[in-house]
Amino acid sequence: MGTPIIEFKNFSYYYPNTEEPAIKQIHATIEEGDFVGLIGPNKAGKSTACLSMIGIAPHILGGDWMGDVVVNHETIQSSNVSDFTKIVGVVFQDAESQFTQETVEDEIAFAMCNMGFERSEMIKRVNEVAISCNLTEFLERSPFQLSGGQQQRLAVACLLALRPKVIILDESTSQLDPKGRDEVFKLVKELHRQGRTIIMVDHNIEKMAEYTTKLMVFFEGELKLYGPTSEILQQKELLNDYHIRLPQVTDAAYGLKETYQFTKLPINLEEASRTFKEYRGQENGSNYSNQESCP
Ligand SMILES: Nc1ncnc2c1ncn2[C@@H]1O[C@H](COP(=O)(O)OP(=O)(O)OP(=O)(O)O)[C@@H](O)[C@H]1O
Repeated sequence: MGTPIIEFKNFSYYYPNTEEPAIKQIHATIEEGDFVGLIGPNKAGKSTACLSMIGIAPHILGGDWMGDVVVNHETIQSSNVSDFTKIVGVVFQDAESQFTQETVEDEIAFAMCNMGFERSEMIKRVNEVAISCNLTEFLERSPFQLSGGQQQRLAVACLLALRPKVIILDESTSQLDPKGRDEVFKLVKELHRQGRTIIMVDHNIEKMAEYTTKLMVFFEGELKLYGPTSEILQQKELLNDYHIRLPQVTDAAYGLKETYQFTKLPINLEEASRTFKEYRGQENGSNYSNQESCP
């Protein structure tokens, strides 16, 4: 068991003037170093869960709640959004609307400036995160002249400068072309490799299968399944009940399950290639031994 960083404790949240909770009795722990994917159909509660992890729900949005969310040992009761944002940063779908500065460099420095950082420390961190987010050549450019993928990387860079332990990306690749989407996934993979906790909402099940270590499955405001990605994606019928499809490669293997007697379905191309190679090895081996036993 790793170190808990975000804990939902039977947490339910009601938006103002609503009678039904948007998320119901969520009970789950995210540990430091996890890369957790939140999946589920529209209106399942994924974004609300993200907003709860940084205290925006309820502290900014209002509304009612039951239970608790504990972020780095601070409870909702005992903290406010600025306490949570020291630990958790979030990037939303429309990164561009968050930008206010004339250059990428100033945009990265903006939050640090507001928080009263020393100039030398700001310069150090701007350069540091520009390198890790592959933005050094754009420092003098306007944030509004970047591509969608570059803007998402800039939004991540702005967060990283504050050194949060957890980064949440809520559908931040949904408006990007495949190249931009790959840029963002590549970046978060690297941040995860460096030890950051990543929480990501994304409808691209192939990418979620490839990159995440754990999946949370939301449906109608409830957390229906939570566990290692490879285990969650074995459960086709259950996932289909929650309106989630398997990655294509997993679905194809599922179709061949009876023929090949797979013990575990592959969830990405690398695993599929290994699984089929192993099977072909077994098949060739058994043919060979059959031939040997022929008279
Ligand atoms: N500001 C709001 N006021 C009232 N109800 C809201 C508000 N935002 C979301 N909801 C409701 O809360 C529920 C959960 O919505 P949420 O946006 O968390 O789902 P989601 O899984 O993120 O959906 P999507 O994939 O469409 O973004 C839905 O029933 C939604 O209508």
